[in-house]
Amino acid sequence: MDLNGKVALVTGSAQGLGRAFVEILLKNGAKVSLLDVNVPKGEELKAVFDQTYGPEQTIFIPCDVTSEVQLKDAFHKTKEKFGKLDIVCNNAGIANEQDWEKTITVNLNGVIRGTYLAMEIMKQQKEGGVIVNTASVAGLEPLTLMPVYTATKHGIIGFTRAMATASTICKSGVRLNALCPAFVQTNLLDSVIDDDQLAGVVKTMTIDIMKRIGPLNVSEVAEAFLQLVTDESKNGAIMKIEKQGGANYVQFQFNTELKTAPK
Ligand SMILES: NC(=O)C1=CN([C@@H]2O[C@H](COP(=O)(O)OP(=O)(O)OC[C@H]3O[C@@H](n4cnc5c(N)ncnc54)[C@H](O)[C@@H]3O)[C@@H](O)[C@H]2O)C=CC1
Ligand SMILES: CC/C=C\C[C@H](O)/C=C/C=C\C=C\C=C\C(=O)[C@@H](O)C/C=C\CCC(=O)O
Repeated sequence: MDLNGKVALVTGSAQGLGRAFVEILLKNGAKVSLLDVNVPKGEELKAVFDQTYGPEQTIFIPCDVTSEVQLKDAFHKTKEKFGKLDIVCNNAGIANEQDWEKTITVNLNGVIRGTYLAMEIMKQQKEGGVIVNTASVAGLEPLTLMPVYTATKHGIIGFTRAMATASTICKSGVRLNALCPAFVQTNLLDSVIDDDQLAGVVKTMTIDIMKRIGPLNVSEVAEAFLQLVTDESKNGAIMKIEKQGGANYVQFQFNTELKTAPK
C-alpha cells in the first residue's frame, strides 16, 4: 500500500509510540488526525509537525478514548476534514494496576470502540482500510506484576484476530492487525517504574529485565508498524517486536480463519 495521499487517525498520539507512528505516516506522505487526552502536548506536537510537513497535513483533536461521544466525534471530524479514512491505529493505553478499571476502559474499551468506528467508515469505502491495534508482548505472555494490563493486551489480540476473520468472511475490504512491542523507552514505562505502591518490586525486576534485553526505541517500533500498515497480504497477523530478534509474525496453535471460514 502506497501511503501517499492516504488519511490516518492515531489515538494516544501526543507522545511515545503514538507520536512515532504519526511521524512515520507523515514521512510517507499520509495526512494524519492526532487524537489525545493531553491537550497541551497534542497542540504543541501539531505545531512541531506544521513546521516540517505543513499545517494541512495534520489535525489535532482533543479526545479521551473512554468517551463514546468524543471518540465518535473525532472519527467523524477526521472524515469531514480529509474526506476519507484509510488507516486507524488504536494506540492509547495506560498501565495502572491500582486503578485497574480505568486500565480496562482505556486499553480495551477504547480499542474496541475505535475498531468499530473505523470499520463503519472503512467498509463503505471502495478502497477499504487498515486498522492496527497496539497490544504488547504482555498480550502474548503474562507480566506477573501487571495482571490487569496483561488481560487488556490479551483481549486486544483476541478481539483483533476475531474481527480480522469476520472482516474476511464479510468481504468488508478492511484489514486488521495487532502490534506487540516488548519494553519501549516511553513515559508509560517510566510511570510504572515510578509507581509508588508497585515501585519496589516492579522497579527492580523491570530495570533488571531492561538491562538484560534492552528497551526498544520508538523508531524501531514505528518501522514494524509501517510494515503492518503497508503489507496488504497479512490480514489478522499479529506482529511481535523485541530488541533482540526484531519484528516477527506470531505463529498461533489455532488458526481462527481455518476454524471459522466457510469452505
Ligand atoms: N512503552 C512500552 O514499553 C510499551 C507500550 N505499549 C503500548 O503502546 C501504547 C502507547 O504507549 P506509550 O507510547 O508507551 O505510552 P505513553 O504514556 O508515552 O503515551 C500514551 C499516550 O496516550 C495518551 N492517552 C492516555 N490515556 C488516554 C485516553 N484515555 N484517551 C486518549 N489518549 C490517552 C497519553 O496522553 C499519551 O499521549 C499503549 O497502548 C501501551 O500499552 C506496548 C508495549 C510496550
Ligand atoms: C516484555 C515486556 C512486555 C511488555 C511491555 C509492556 O507493554 C509495558 C510494561 C511496562 C512495565 C511492566 C513491568 C512489569 C514487570 C513484571 O511484571 C515482571 O514481573 C516481569 C516482567 C517481564 C517478563 C518478561 C521477561 O522476562 O522477558
